[in-house]
Amino acid sequence: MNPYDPAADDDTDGTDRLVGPAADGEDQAVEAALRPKDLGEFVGQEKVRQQLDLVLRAARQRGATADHVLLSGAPGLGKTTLSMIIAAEMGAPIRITSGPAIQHAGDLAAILSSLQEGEVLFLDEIHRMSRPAEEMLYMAMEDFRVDVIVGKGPGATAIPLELPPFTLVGATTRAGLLPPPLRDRFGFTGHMEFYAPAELERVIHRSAGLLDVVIDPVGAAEIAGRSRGTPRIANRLLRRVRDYAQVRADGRITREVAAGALEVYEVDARGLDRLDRAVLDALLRLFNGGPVGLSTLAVAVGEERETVEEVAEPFLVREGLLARTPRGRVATPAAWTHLGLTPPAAAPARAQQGLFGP
Ligand SMILES: Nc1ncnc2c1ncn2[C@@H]1O[C@H](COP(=O)(O)OP(=O)(O)OP(=O)(O)O)[C@@H](O)[C@H]1O
Repeated sequence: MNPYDPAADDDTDGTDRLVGPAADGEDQAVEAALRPKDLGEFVGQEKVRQQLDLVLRAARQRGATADHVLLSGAPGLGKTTLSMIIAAEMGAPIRITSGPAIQHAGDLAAILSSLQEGEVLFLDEIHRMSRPAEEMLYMAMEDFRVDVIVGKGPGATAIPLELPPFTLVGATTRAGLLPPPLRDRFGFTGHMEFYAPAELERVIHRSAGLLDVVIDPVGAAEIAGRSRGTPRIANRLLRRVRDYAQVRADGRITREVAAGALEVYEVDARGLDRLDRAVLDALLRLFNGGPVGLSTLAVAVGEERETVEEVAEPFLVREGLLARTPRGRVATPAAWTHLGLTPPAAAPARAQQGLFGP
């Protein structure tokens, strides 16, 4: 049997992974209940939290609307949660939309013109907004005004429309993709980092309390270590471990229960899943650690090039298990250790340079 046969696992296209960072249907249903409601409850991200606290307190003291806020960072790190906290801390309502939902300037004009004074407008994936909408947003952010174009061609006229002051919270996974004029119009930019294991343990304990699950500190540590620095994944793993604890144990999450559950779900001690390990395994066993081209590696694991590049590789690179080099993908010494394999005999000399290859 081909050990990399994608038919052996429906999840290998990367769209439905237990360790995928994007929200799935179940996440969306449960996340509302698990969201911290104020900055005090929000775990980690010390810098962003402190800076934001100052921005919001100062605005409150002045009785003003808070400055526009840009939050950048990987999916599942808490950008939506923070935007809701901003609204709550300002005692303001929040409107939630996303870049892809705003394809025409008119879509944006309709939203902006219906905002209340002080309202928070959360624009997720702001880098995916259409160009005309983006240009309309510049003026709205700066002057609280938009020009609504009526008619077409030479007879078209721009009717200025005053807007109440509002706070735009933009979220992006790719801050570098934002045009500078848009980036410059945010008064505050917060960069969200991946969470340390100890912070994820706090997230897990908090969520376990809300879900009414009893969990040992070592059980929480076991889940945290496999959560890829991401609270959304930590919460999702917690729910799967809770199922296992209920069906196969006495409901209590201990280290053994957490490890047993995550073995069933094929999430290993470092948070790699089946697809991640298949990529590493092929790189090590079939190509001696590389370098090997992305397309060849993708064929070897029976996946699309994009799936390997966008779904598996970012975490492997972040974990220091795989390197992207001009000559192709290369396994690091840590990759051999992680899969319990011995590097080829010629490898030690190259290991001193930090990489293996032919
Ligand atoms: N700092 C945190 N403390 C506690 N829970 C958190 C924290 N950050 C995120 N979470 C939890 O993780 C889940 C995902 O968070 P959220 O939806 O805010 O992420 P996001 O960055 O907006 O993701 P996306 O970019 O995919 O929209 C939520 O259930 C939230 O409760």
